[in-house]
Amino acid sequence: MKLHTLLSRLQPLVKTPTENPEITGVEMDSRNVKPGYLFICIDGYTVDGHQYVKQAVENGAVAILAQKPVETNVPVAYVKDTLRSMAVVGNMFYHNPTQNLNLVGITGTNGKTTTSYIIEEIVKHNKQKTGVIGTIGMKIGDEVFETKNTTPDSLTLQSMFAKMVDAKVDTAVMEVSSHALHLGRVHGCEYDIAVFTNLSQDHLDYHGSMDEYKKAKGLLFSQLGNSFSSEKRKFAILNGDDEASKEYMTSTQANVLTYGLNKDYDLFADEIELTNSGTRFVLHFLHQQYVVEMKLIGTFNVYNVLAAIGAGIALDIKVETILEAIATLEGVPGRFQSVNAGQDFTVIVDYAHTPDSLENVLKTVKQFAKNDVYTVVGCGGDRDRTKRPLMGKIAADLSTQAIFTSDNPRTEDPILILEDMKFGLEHNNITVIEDRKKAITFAIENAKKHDIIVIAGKGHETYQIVGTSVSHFDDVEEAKEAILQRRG
Ligand SMILES: CC(=O)N[C@H]1[C@@H](OP(=O)(O)OP(=O)(O)OC[C@H]2O[C@@H](n3ccc(=O)[nH]c3=O)[C@H](O)[C@@H]2O)O[C@H](CO)[C@@H](O)[C@@H]1O[C@H](C)C(=O)N[C@@H](C)C(=O)N[C@H](CCC(=O)O)C(=O)O
Ligand SMILES: Nc1ncnc2c1ncn2[C@@H]1O[C@H](COP(=O)(O)OP(=O)(O)OP(=O)(O)O)[C@@H](O)[C@H]1O
Ligand SMILES: N[C@H](CCC[C@H](N)C(=O)O)C(=O)O
Ligand SMILES: [Mg+2]
Repeated sequence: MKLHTLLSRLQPLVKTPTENPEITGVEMDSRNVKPGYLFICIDGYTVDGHQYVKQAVENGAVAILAQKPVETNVPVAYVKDTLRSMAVVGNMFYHNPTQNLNLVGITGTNGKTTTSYIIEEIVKHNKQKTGVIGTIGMKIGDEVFETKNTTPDSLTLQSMFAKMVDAKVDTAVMEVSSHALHLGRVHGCEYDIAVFTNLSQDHLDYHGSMDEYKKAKGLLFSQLGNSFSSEKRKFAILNGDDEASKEYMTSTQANVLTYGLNKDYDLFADEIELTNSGTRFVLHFLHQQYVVEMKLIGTFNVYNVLAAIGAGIALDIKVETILEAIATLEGVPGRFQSVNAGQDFTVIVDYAHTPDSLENVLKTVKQFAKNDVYTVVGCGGDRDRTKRPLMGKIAADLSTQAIFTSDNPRTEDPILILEDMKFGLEHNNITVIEDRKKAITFAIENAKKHDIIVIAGKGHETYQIVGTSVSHFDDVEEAKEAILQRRG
């Protein structure tokens, strides 16, 4: 694509250069630039991409997009905001791929990954090809791609959607984080269905207040249906039991389907029963009743399933097919995942890293606990500090024994994070073991028959970030190893 075409939807600050080279790729990272590329300079949180123009040109960049003066002999186009312009350029370069996909976006504090996996299963069961983008990674059919963020930057996103179109994907399901909405990573994504799971405290380090956090998530709904290039009907699937839905409902132009545990909603669940092997409930939709059986555990998962059923219905999939898919789904990696190595107690690895999710998981565990509950939990560094004492209190209140340990301390002092978790607590059932491996081993060595150990916060993660170094760490592996060691 020619440079002028690529930049044609931007508002240039100064006259666009007269040179019009052929552009063979677009990159925001100088290290990945190849001959013929446009390099976009992003002034980031840690470094300023404008410093890397020389390296980009050495690697073959034939044009630069910048928001600050740069010295180079290749043509430079200047815009006010390169981060937001990058989404427009990416969308142009990859030919607006999402207009050729059914696109489902899921936002909310907890339950996005889980809901995306349920929707994926529903679409697959309907014999259609899926693409998934989220915390655990990106997938096209069964092919897996790694990702650093829950919602990647706009270039990665658009290139991924282009791959999905090439691979003849029918429906793409993606998690849309509040950071992504606020930073414009999803600008240019034409959603057909937007799902809201819930809003509770997280990410106040980034958004500053719950109100700003709520507003950021709301962008998914206010922007839904703004596109003129699609004739398709748009749907917002909203959790009626969450206050924030009222606001999102009034801000969207799309059709709204509400779900929850109240009979006033379009989709509602009652007669919820926790069974040994999962959960069963009665779904009410359009005056019909359906018995839903699933292997997922807990009332919070009933909400996730209701949201996914709403998305399935909006995708025109028959309720019977949707329910078959839900019954089939084995579980989501690192979410309420049982670890079995022949022991006579239960070990559950779960990704709860917010106060609300921890409370939900521990309350669910208490419903079927016959004996003591041990909770091994930590809080991430360089993240919302105010959630730490809340999570500490929830763990101590809802467990026989709480073991506070490190999550990903990142660049913070792990001891200070643990101090934050203990702040204001007078419980005498807290043990602090900074080393996560030792903390898991401690819980497993002390467990008695029928006890339950919950290892919270890192779920599917296979790494631990201490300082800036990343090393292999996997809660499931650690738990298995400790169980085998205990046996001798
Ligand atoms: C605060 C934030 O969102 N930061 C994101 C941002 O990084 P940054 O601004 O620090 O980038 P930077 O390292 O300063 O680099 C600036 C520019 O210089 C370029 N560069 C850099 C080095 C070099 O040699 N050459 C070069 O060109 C970089 O490619 C980049 O374009 O842009 C990066 C690329 O897109 C993101 O990976 C990174 O996410 C970091 C890892 C992060 O932790 N983000 C979290 C807060 C986040 O976004 N989380 C949400 C929500 C999670 C959830 O609850 O679900 C998510 O969607 O993941
Ligand atoms: N609907 C829900 N309400 C409250 N808690 C939930 C819900 N669904 C899942 N959880 C809890 O939250 C944890 C994270 O779930 P999940 O990974 O699906 O959320 P997420 O929104 O994708 O999180 P992230 O923001 O990290 O991407 C689960 O391990 C579980 O403890
Ligand atoms: N998407 C969340 C994941 C947190 C997971 C937890 N293990 C941590 O590292 O804090 C975040 O980036 O805030
Ligand atoms: Mg997620």
